[in-house]
Amino acid sequence: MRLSPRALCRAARPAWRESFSLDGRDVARWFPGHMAKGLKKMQSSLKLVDCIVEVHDARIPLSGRNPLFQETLGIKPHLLVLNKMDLADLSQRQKIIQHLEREGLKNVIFTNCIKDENIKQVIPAVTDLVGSSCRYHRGEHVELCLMVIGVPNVGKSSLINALRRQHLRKGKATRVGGEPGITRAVMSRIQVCERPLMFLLDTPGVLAPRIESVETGLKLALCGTVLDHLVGAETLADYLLYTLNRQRLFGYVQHYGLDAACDDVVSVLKRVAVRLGKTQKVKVLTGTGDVTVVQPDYPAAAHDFLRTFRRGLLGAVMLDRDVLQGPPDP
Ligand SMILES: Nc1nc2c(ncn2[C@@H]2O[C@H](COP(=O)(O)OP(=O)(O)OP(=O)(O)O)[C@@H](O)[C@H]2O)c(=O)[nH]1
Repeated sequence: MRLSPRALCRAARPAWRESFSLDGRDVARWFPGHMAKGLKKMQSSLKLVDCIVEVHDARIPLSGRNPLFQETLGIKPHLLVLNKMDLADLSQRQKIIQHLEREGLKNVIFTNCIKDENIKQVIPAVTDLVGSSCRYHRGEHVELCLMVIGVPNVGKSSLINALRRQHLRKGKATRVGGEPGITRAVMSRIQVCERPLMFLLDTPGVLAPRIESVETGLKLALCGTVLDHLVGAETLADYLLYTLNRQRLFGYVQHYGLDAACDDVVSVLKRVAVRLGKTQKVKVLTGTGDVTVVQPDYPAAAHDFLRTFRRGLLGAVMLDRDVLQGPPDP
């Protein structure tokens, strides 16, 4: 009889970690200082802009947004687009919305830019937000300009392309990539709609210069907003394992054919590497000199674990569950 991952977990009765230790790593260097430049450029383009569309990852709806956006660009009407809804566990959507409302964010749309879900809600929401003020300013030529902002890799360029597909039946105007930092500069205006005539400025992803906490940094990294090597793929894989276990998301057990859920990342990565057939030769210093040994390729296993999670193959996740609910149930 094949046991379900949940049954396997119950049978093994493992003790999940209550917190994640980073042993004093320097998280400040994960967040490159050059991003301040992008923010300055965005500020200088503000006079052209009627509305700010901030894109953020729906898996972290309550953390990791750049507070500088509010400080420097907060004078314009603002729409928050929580993208990658296909990867997020949104069973507590109402609670998320209430939480955001308490922070003053009243205009929120959840989207999936791969399948164009809810994309058609964006332009009417912007038109409502801007209201009649732009008609007053621009006379007969009703023409709106939006600025799309957000931390890296949340889908800003994908949103622009999705809007063009939906409203203009046109293809890609801006490059999309799986790694953070694809959009390097504030671009020229891109048309996204005919009626109303609407243009949009794509911008480079800008992270906060200082993060709220190590945990927020790890959540941002798990969502791919920071290059993996800056955090370390194995550290990140460990945080992923910690998160999945804490949230009782045991899809990885079945996906990698493990015997049971486990909270020890070395054991899990070892099994992943064996399953993938990934080994590496490592030189080990012994009393008689260097000896080459073959061992599981832990970095390759960590990358596969992260990639699989980011593709949604380990299940939808809510990384801000702790913020929403306080400490998880024992
Ligand atoms: N699953 C899923 N993936 C998405 C979605 N939207 C975008 N992506 C993927 O996320 C990655 C980043 O998308 P981009 O549009 O390049 O993100 P960006 O915010 O413009 O990135 P930067 O230029 O680095 O700031 C790409 O691999 C996209 O295919 C979505 O709704 N769901």
